[in-house]
Amino acid sequence: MTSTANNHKTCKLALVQLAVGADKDANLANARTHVLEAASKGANLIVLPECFNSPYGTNYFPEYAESLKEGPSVKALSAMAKDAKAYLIGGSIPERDLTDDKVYNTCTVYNPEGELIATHRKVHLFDIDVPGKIRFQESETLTAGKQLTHVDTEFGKIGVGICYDIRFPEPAMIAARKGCFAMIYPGAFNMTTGPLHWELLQRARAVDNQMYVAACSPARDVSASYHAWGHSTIVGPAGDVIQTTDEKQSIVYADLDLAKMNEFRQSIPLNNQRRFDLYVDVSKTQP
Ligand SMILES: O=C(O)CCC(=O)C(=O)O
Repeated sequence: MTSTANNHKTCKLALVQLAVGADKDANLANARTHVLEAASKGANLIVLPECFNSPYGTNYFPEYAESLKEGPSVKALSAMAKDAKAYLIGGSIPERDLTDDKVYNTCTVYNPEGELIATHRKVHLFDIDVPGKIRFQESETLTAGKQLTHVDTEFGKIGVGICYDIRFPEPAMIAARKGCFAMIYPGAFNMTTGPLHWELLQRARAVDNQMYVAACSPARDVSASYHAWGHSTIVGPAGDVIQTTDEKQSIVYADLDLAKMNEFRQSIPLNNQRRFDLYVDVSKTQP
């Protein structure tokens, strides 16, 4: 972590584009190796992909689902964050809530002491049907979360969404208005919508809100039933792609500089130019 002249901290973000298989313990061990590798390169905000401990598919979610209180993944993630001495946005895992027995697609977030500081349950379920290309109905086995998530860190506030959540501009807009400097999305787009929309949506959320946006995918496994697009990407507040990758297992790094973000916001001062006399400020309509 470094401090700039006007006292903004710069954080080094790492997106771990993990190879994910059917063995949960092996997925957790692989995540740990890569989280520690990212930390050894100076990353202090590390992100894992959507569904990093299980194959991605509606049939797998109930099978792999675990309680956040009793399951092995939260324990493993907490230890990773602590040993890495970094904030960890722990991708997502199929979560079984023991109180209602429902299954959620859940991201857990840890501080560098390994404490669980936030939980985001995917609020927009991925239910699409593109004839001849892809049909996916998360709602067959998952339940949607009921709240948006903003996490306080020593670098500033960060908004968290999961994959399909990125298609909806409002959560990013609300996060920006509530002072978040970044939206982070663990995600797993596919071979149809990946090339079409993965980068476009990140750039759209970034340019509209003049904030950092990053999305972290699993690596592509052509032997799996779901072929992830990969291409984990970090976009700057001007809507520029700062760093990206291909479909293979890798780690994508970038420095997120709040001073630069604020400079950019001053040069194109959208925040002072909004016409809330003509349209609603959605951040004021949040329950
Ligand atoms: O929005 C898309 O095209 C893909 C979304 C997705 O894969 C997901 O929500 O897991």
